Amino acid sequence: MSERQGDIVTFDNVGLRYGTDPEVLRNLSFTLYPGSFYFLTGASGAGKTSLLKLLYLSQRPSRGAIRMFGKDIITMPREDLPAFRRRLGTVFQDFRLIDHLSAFDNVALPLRIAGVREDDLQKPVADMLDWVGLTHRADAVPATLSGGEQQRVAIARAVIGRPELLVADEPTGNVDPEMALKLLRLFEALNRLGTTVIVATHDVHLLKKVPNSLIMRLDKGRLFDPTGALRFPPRPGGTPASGAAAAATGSAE
Ligand SMILES: Nc1ncnc2c1ncn2[C@@H]1O[C@H](COP(=O)(O)OP(=O)(O)OP(=O)(O)O)[C@@H](O)[C@H]1O
Repeated sequence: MSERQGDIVTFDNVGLRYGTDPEVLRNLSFTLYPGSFYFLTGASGAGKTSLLKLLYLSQRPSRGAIRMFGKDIITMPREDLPAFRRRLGTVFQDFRLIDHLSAFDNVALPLRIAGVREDDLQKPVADMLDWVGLTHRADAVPATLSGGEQQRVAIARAVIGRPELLVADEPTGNVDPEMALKLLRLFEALNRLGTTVIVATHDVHLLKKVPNSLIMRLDKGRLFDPTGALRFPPRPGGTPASGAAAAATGSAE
């Protein structure tokens, strides 16, 4: 696969198996282009989380090549991984909040790791908690938060550092439709600031809510490209016309 300057991620014939089981991801070749917004869809067990694990570098592929931010991540020394991960924002399906830290401190974590001064992080963290509707829970530790509240803290933590790539696994699975829409708007706002976004979801209704999104559909470990989005770089200021709506209904496949 040829590499274009500035591509966020390229997969070239990637396969993944767990142990000696059959491959759960097969022959994945695609490019994520800077500044685009992707939805990753597919039935339960299709391999969405497995693909995201490859993207947030918690899993190495069994075969094939992956380049991220212009670097081959398969041959990259392990000690380089932490710095690399800081360029990613990740929303895990199981949230992975730090148990003994308050909601505020969980959200502040990426900024503290990045060396932002305490005076400078108070307002952005407070604003982010306000956006996700959790100002009144800022001092609460995760065990005392509902599932939906934990999910919102996890999202706030993932986006606050304005990562280059946001990887979100079912980020609206535990919230009501109104909050789901609000969180999508947050992802869109981040996307407009230049972050490439990939959101895994079962919820086909969500796809229609982001008009310029591109669709990746997994079926039994194989990737389908209903909008042609993965073969061609998106046009500046827009994406292939039929986009989300067609993919949501399967009409373009
Ligand atoms: N750690 C693991 N060890 C062995 N098999 C695994 C592991 N993780 C996932 N699998 C298997 O890989 C396949 C894909 O799972 P994955 O979680 O990636 O799918 P998914 O599309 O994210 O599903 P869901 O929507 O239910 O979260 C499934 O058959 C699953 O049982």
